[in-house]
Amino acid sequence: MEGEPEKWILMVTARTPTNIAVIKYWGKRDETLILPINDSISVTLDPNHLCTTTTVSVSPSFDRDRMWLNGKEISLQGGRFQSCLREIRARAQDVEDKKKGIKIKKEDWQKLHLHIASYNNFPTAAGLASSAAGLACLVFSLAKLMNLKEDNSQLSAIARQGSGSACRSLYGGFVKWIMGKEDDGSDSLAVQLADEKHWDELVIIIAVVSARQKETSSTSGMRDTVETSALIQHRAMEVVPKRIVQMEKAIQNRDFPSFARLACTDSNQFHAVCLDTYPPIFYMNDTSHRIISCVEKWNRAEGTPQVAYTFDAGPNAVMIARDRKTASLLLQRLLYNFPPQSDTNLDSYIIGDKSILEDAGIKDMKDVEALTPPPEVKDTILPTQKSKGDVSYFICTRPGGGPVVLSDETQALLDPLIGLPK
Ligand SMILES: Nc1ncnc2c1ncn2[C@@H]1O[C@H](COP(=O)(O)OP(=O)(O)OP(=O)(O)O)[C@@H](O)[C@H]1O
Ligand SMILES: C[C@@](O)(CCOP(=O)(O)OP(=O)(O)O)CC(=O)O
Repeated sequence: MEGEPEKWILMVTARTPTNIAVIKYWGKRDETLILPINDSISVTLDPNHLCTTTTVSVSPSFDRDRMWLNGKEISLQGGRFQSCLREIRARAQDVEDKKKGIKIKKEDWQKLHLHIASYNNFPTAAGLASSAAGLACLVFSLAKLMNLKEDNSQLSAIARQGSGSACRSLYGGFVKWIMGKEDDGSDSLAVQLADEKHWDELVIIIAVVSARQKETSSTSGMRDTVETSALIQHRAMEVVPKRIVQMEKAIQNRDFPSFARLACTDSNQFHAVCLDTYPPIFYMNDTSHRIISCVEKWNRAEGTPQVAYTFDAGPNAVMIARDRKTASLLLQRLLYNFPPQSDTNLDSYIIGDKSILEDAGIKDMKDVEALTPPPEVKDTILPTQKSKGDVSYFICTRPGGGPVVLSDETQALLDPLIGLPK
């Protein structure tokens, strides 16, 4: 190690997206290495609306590894954080910053300590896959700080050990997590199927459904499913392998009807194996079911799917519309069925890409109140049957790009002089 003794701090800041699976990962064959029982496919969400930003720093003046999440110090002692840190340190390379006069030899990384600060621009642990974006960002930013030679696919195998779904956040666009065969997990990694430009008409609307903190984490839920469900083996061995092939083809051909059909049925089957778990796991609630029925009725009335829906381990709906026009029609339907509570303003009810709201011709609450029932709903829903407040808010977004390093130092979350959160 060279440079002014004890004084220098070197840091890297990166931004990483979250992702939503359209063919779900559910069930592990190895709990420690996080090896799944089937392949999965996801869409990366635009980091402009949902992302994690992480600053990682190293200095000889740090006396232990420390991490702050959304401004609050958290423990790094957990096995998953420790696996990621160990795997990255083992691959660290020599680093030189000529401007600052810093030289770190690869063996020095074993004794140097890290300070890490991370911020999610969306609610943490609310079923919006913060762990996926968070763990992917941790691994990606540390890999840049320690000058790793591995490509994003190899880094995904490290992020996987932090949280399975995190491995798919190392790429933008459409991503496949290959389950792999090896016992050591070396071939269980993510690959990009197509980048975000390949199918850029798609629009994504997320309904954040009001809910208490979820009762069953993905980790324990999938463990119980593997132990008790009779259906999960059939899903993993027979159903998913075929769907993976069909989904890859649908993405390649931008075939929306096939894409939507596969995404919806796979989400439904995932929730069916949750119900088949003993004791049963319920992630969706009444609001989730009503959203499904609203989309299904419309798709049926049009004769071909306009919108796909998918739900992870919680009640939030992720809807994928075939294009902007469809997305604005979807938003009208959603606002008709799930209007905001009287004291909520529209600006905080629809967040993200608000231009979809403009397309839908909705400027204020008066426009929401004036919405008429969509044609596929024969019997007009009485105003009392509309569910004010069942949805907390909607996020409008689209498929987006993968991790990036933020070179603008003003975006760092740690103070460059003392290495503590700004
Ligand atoms: N930015 C981050 N950096 C590092 N770890 C994070 C970050 N954000 C979240 N995590 C980790 O993920 C945990 C939350 O994961 P959890 O699975 O409970 O929620 P979620 O990922 O938001 O929801 P879901 O998995 O249902 O989509 C946090 O307690 C923390 O350990
Ligand atoms: C329903 C899912 O979102 C499950 C995600 O599970 P996690 O990746 O959160 O689980 P661990 O690997 O135990 O951390 C489906 C998916 O993202 O494929």
